[in-house]
Amino acid sequence: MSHSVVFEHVVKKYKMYKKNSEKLLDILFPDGYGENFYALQNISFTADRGDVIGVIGVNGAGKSTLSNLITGVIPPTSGKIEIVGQASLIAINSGLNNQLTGRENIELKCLMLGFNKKEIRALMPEIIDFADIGKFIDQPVKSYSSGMKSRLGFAISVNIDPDILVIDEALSVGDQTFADKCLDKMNEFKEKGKTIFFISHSIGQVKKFCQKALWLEAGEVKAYGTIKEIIPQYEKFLKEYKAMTKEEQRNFKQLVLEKRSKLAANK
Ligand SMILES: Nc1ncnc2c1ncn2[C@@H]1O[C@H](COP(=O)(O)OP(=O)(O)OP(=O)(O)O)[C@@H](O)[C@H]1O
Repeated sequence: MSHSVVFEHVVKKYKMYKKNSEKLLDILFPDGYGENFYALQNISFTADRGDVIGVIGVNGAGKSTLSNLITGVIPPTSGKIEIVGQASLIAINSGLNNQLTGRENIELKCLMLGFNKKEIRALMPEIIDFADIGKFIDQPVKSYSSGMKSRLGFAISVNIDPDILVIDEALSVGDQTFADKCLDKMNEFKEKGKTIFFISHSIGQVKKFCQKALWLEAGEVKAYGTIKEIIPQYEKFLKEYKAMTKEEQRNFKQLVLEKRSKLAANK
């Protein structure tokens, strides 16, 4: 099986500035300034061609940061990322320019991906048809509902035929008919042996669609394996988490936060 995505000890660190002046001090001081925060810490995993991987984890675990790293939206702070082929991100707010119309966004995204005018003209009807947003295609994206944005993003990303598809919560908005249409398209991708990362809070969708799961917890890989292995462990964790009192949950979050900042302070 050939690799399509390889992460080796990948770290994504953010600086939390309290004031704008701290940004300047961060540049001026040799050791930097401001509080560090690890969105992701020491992430290593390998995805093969044809893998459909559900990325799971509670709010703030680092799922969106991971999807932005896979698709090159943001660079890692350290570590190595190998991507074989082209990766495309579908997220609720991914890469759409709010001031431009839907049609202009299609053109822009395709141009950025290296398509020429002729290729874009050929792709355009298919994308518009898939998005199914009617007259809104010639309206600025800022007038779209979140469902419409997601549909347009989805339509562009799947129709440009990427090798790696990252779907970040995009199916959580919009109606069931569109979700079904997207699932069909994703199955098509699966059959073509492409790699899919499916980020979702819906364990049902992950179970239905994915063979593997990557469980992120507090910016680290908690577990990676088959759905059969990982989902029961994750469900057990969620059950225990939900059973905690509000106070216990707060303490848990505080400990996680401290750990994620302290790790950075030691670097
Ligand atoms: N630009 C940024 N600056 C500072 N912190 C950030 C930035 N982007 C993300 N973070 C922090 O990194 C952590 C991981 O965020 P991320 O959005 O990847 O989590 P997530 O698992 O996708 O969460 P959710 O399920 O709520 O969407 C969060 O604590 C978030 O506050």
